[in-house]
Amino acid sequence: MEEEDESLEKLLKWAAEMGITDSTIQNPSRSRNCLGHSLTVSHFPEAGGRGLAAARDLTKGELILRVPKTALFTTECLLKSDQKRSLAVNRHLFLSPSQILIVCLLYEVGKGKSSRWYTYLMLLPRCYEILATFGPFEKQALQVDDAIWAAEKAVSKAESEWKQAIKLMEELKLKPQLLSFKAWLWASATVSSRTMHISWDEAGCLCPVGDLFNYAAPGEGEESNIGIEDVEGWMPAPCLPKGDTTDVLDSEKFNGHLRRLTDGRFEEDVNSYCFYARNNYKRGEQVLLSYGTYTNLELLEHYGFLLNENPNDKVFISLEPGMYSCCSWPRESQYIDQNGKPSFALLSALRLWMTPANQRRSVGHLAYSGHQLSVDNEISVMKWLSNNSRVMLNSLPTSKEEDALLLCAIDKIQDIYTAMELKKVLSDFGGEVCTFLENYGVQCRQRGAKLSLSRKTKLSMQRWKLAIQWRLRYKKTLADCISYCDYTVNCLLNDNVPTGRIK
Ligand SMILES: C[S@@+](CC[C@H](N)C(=O)[O-])C[C@H]1O[C@@H](n2cnc3c(N)ncnc32)[C@H](O)[C@@H]1O
Repeated sequence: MEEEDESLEKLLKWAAEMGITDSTIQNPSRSRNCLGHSLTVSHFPEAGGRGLAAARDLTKGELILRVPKTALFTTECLLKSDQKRSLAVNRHLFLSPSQILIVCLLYEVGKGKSSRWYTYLMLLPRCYEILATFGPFEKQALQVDDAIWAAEKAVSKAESEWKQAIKLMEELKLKPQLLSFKAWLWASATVSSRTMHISWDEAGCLCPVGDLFNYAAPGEGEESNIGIEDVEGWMPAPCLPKGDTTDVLDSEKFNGHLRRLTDGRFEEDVNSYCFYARNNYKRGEQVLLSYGTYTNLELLEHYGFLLNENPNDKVFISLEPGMYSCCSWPRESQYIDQNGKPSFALLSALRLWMTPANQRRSVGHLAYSGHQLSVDNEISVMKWLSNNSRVMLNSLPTSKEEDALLLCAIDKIQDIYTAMELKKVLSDFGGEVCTFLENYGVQCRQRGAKLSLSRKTKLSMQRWKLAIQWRLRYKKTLADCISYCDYTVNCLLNDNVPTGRIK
């Protein structure tokens, strides 16, 4: 811990030398530490670990951090500073901007202390939990086919991108350990989870100190919702879903000045990445940013975490092909939201589908504008949704309750010291716990023996836990959908429901 504090102090000193500052003054005299005026580094075990806290009361819209362009880790600046690297990269321009940034990052790591970025690179996380790092056991623990498929795709994409880039890395004479797939995964997870949007490179940039802000979903915990343009300011390398503009405020209602002054973005006029408080914060509170609107699966894929309360989470329910074709809503707009309610598009598609084909044309305008078509139609829709959610839920190998117990068991295992204690957990929970421990060669033969889980096992356990948290959240959404639909059907049958409630 002391070592970490020392490295952090070095980082903040290095950052001050690079011109990074949280001072509100335009040209502050260079201090020894780049933070302290508006922000401090702190730990938030429940929301992202290391992060940034308000060093004083902050007001929404205030400038809180400035990172000059010269301090940004971009492909452009790395190629400019190193002709050998630039010539080699120019022979491999078929690689994507992200692949090139990943290679540049590994190359810079290989320079060790002679890298201008050494102090910054030393403080990057050593390991990540993004989907591409999931092993076969953790992938299967997701249980839901779409999620397993997303994890498999993430792993195979990372692997094929690494293979495509190997020749360039060999030409750059990277050390063998930096040529490995493990090193590639580390660098690509760094790029995926820490880069910010810049207009001149679609790979984005690494932004020292600015990348210490943890995430809050847009809209969550804010005084007012933010618009899509606010979200774009902090765009990580993976594409920001641009379709969701439901939060965009009426521009007349929104103070234009304030709109510009939220979140983070590169500002040409000051040639710096600027971060603004998107909320009022009390001293000591964690200052959070939105990286974009992501479902939990997308958060896992790109950032290696998920939110128990995620207003952007979605559960997709499989519809018959005819259901998709009976309306013009895109598939991605037809989902169950995290509190169990069908999305506007799903509801209107189901209302149309439940209408006899020869009558659909005449009621189309009502369905598309979100109206209930008839009580019978609404009951059929709700029953269909409830039954299908139940079928999906029952097809999964474990229940919500079992998953919740399993999460407790994992917490217990993480605190276990002896093989005896482990035996106790195994006898209580068995099943998946046994399979995990067997997979990682953890044994509990000697009664009093001290149990030592390897670093690799602990990391896998962390990923396994994320997979279970993900599937549990998924099941809760389906269960909430069943309750919502059953409640609505009951109300409709009893004919005492206010119409607003159904919509
Ligand atoms: C841009 S970095 C933020 C700083 C990071 N905590 C650090 O120590 O360097 C993004 C990473 O922080 C973590 N993170 C950010 N927000 C989080 C949240 N709300 N809950 C859990 N982890 C979060 C995730 O590991 C994510 O990949």
